[in-house]
Order: sequence, then C-alpha cells, then structure tokens
Amino acid sequence: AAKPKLWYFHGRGRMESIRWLLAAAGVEFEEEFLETREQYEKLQKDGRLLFGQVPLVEIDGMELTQTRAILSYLAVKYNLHGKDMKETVRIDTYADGTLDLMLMVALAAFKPPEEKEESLALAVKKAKTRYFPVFEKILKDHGEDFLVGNKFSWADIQLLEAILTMEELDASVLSDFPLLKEFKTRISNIPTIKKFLQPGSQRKPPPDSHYVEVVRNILQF
Ligand SMILES: CCCCC[C@H]1O[C@@H](O)C[C@@H]1SC[C@H](NC(=O)CC[C@H](N)C(=O)O)C(=O)NCC(=O)O
Repeated sequence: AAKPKLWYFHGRGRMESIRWLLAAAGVEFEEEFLETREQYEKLQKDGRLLFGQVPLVEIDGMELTQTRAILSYLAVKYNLHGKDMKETVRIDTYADGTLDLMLMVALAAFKPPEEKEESLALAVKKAKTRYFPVFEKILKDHGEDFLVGNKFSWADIQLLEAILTMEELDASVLSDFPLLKEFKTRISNIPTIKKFLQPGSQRKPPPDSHYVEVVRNILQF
C-alpha cells in the first residue's frame, strides 16, 4: 500500500502529533513541505483542503484534514485505541488534554518576543499545575505501565511528546513527578519511539524565527 503522505510546513505545529503517532506505530510516511504561498493556494484551488486548512494527510485513498479526526483515524487503524468505548473515551480525553498543552506551545512561537516568553512560561506552569499532576495520579492510582488498560495507546504517545516538549522549555519540569519520569524512560525505550528520537528521524525541531516567517508568509497573517 502507498505510504501516508503528510502536507504541512517544515515544522512541528499541528502536524507533529501525527508524525509521532505514525512513527510510534512503525509506519513509514512521506512529507510534502509547504514553503510558498503558491503551494498552499494550489492545494486550496484543487479542492484538497476541506476548510482551507492544513494539516492534510493522504491515506487509504482519502485526503484527510482536521488534526483530531486524522489522529483518531490513525489510532484506530494502528490499534492504538482502547479495547472498548470506556477505554477509548479515556484515551481521547487524555490525548485532548495534551493536545491543548501542545497547541499553547506551538502558538506561542507566533507571538512578539515579550508575549512569547510569557506564553511559554504559562504553558510550563499549566503543565506543572494542571496536566502533569493528573497524569502522575493516573499512573499512581492504577500502578500500570501505560495510561489506559495497561496497554500502549495513543494517549501514551501524546503524553511522551508533551513531556519532551515541556522539558525543552524547562529541564526540571518533571522534578515533582517521579512516575512521569519513569513513564518517560519506559515509553522512550519502545523501539519505534526510540528510533524516532534518534537524530535524522522525521521528528521536527522546535519552531525558530525562519519557520515562523515562512508560515506567516504562506498564511499571510
Ligand atoms: C508552530 C506552528 C503552529 C502554529 C501555527 C499553526 O497553528 C494554527 O493556528 C495555524 C497553523 S496550522 C495552519 C492552519 N491550520 C489550522 O488552523 C487547522 C485547524 C484544524 N482545526 C486542525 O486541527 O487541523 C491553517 O491552515 N490556517 C489557514 C487558514 O485557517 O486559513
């Protein structure tokens, strides 16, 4: 079967969680990087962006947009969802929480320097006071290796991505969360994830000023 093809900017943004899921599932994927406004306008003109937006993922003969819809499709397709509805809603809930945190970080890149620092500091504060305490308690309460059903799921992938992203902003962000530290080590050592964390993988670096300029230029905002 053809490899999934991802259409997005050459950076993390909203697409990074999709890259993480595919990589963790051991699925090879291709990427098309939008560098110019023309490329983006062509996608729109060709009617490939339902609401005029990216991420766009070509998979199984479909052209999918809307990040959450794509992630849900991939989680089910690669058996990274729950064994029943009750597990699945927990996985979705945990994943949505980490996506909120990740988006806070992603959008901060587009703010003026002063505001950007403030937004990133707020994201770290939210991680330490809102999100990480919840996940530490979940791991403590059920005493299992994974967040749901003692089986590796999409929620675990999202949480690891969030942990690593927050550690880039504050290396001591896990200092009060011993179980999350163990979780980080455990999940990072899953072979497909270990590979994705090696240099040269399709994992993208944190957004820099060039990336922000390119995205602003393409989206004209
Ligand atoms: C570090 C880069 C991430 C920040 C920038 C991204 O966050 C978004 O707010 C903008 C981009 S992503 C690009 C943006 N895509 C979305 O906002 C998608 C939102 C949708 N709900 C989804 O989850 O996929 C875009 O195509 N906009 C064109 C425009 O709406 O006309």
